Amino acid sequence: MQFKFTKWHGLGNDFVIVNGFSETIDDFQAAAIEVCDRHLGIGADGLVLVLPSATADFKMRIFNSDGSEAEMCGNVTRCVARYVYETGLTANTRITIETEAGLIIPELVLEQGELKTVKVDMGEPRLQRKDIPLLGAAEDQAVNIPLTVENERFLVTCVSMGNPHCVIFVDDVDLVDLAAIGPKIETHELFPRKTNVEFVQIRDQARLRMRVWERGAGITLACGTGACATLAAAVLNSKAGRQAVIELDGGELFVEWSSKDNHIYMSGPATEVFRGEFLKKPARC
Ligand SMILES: N[C@@H](CCC[C@H](N)C(=O)O)C(=O)O
Repeated sequence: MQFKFTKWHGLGNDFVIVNGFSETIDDFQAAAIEVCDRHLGIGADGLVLVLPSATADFKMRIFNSDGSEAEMCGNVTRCVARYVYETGLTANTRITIETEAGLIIPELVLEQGELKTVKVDMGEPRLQRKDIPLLGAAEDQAVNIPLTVENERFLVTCVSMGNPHCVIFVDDVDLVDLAAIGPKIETHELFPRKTNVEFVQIRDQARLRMRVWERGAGITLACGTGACATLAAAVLNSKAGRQAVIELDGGELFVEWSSKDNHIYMSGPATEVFRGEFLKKPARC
């Protein structure tokens, strides 16, 4: 396995991006596990392939560090938008990207030629159990419902941003043992495709602090879809207005749930770290 790559991050949520127009990878899942290994590989939360699309400017496939494929990723979307623009794959600043979760539209916001932020139209949050997915009555929402994990009872709100999220409001996120409780909720029987898990503290109506346990990746420094799901959950629980800054371990995202088109918009940075070539020799060489 040998391919050129670029390493990017969105608020410390890091990814290896591979240009699928010029590079070939036979087994994406196996490659994700090897590439993301922080000792034996490049080290990342995920592997991303940028590919041609029949319906959009580009298609992107996202693999978590455990090799599982994710339908969507907010931080990757910002990074891929900047990547395709800066590598000359497109001259457009508004880019359409096909994902497993549907069409996502990032826009590079430039001021006098300089990138200020990347704003992404993340589409509508999906709230019905069948779309998250979550066991139970298919059409029902899951807002502030009880979830029991080994005798511990949580009140959770579940939202899909193309991928599943379980949001839990707490008084102090720093007191949560995320490494212990995260994997138990991720794999709870209520979630047939597992779930990402966000613990959220309300600072005020327009500022929320969030920590995340990601499905297939564990604790990460930031999660864009998680930040969007957090705002949706906070609005559904009357804990926030429709615009808020989401404070993550890696920095801040600005998220807005538009009442005009019901879409969620997320703005934040995208940072290139380095470029290289991944060389993987057979185990015994
Ligand atoms: N960090 C991402 C989400 C990546 C995928 C997630 N782990 C899943 O399996 O759904 C983001 O910024 O949204």
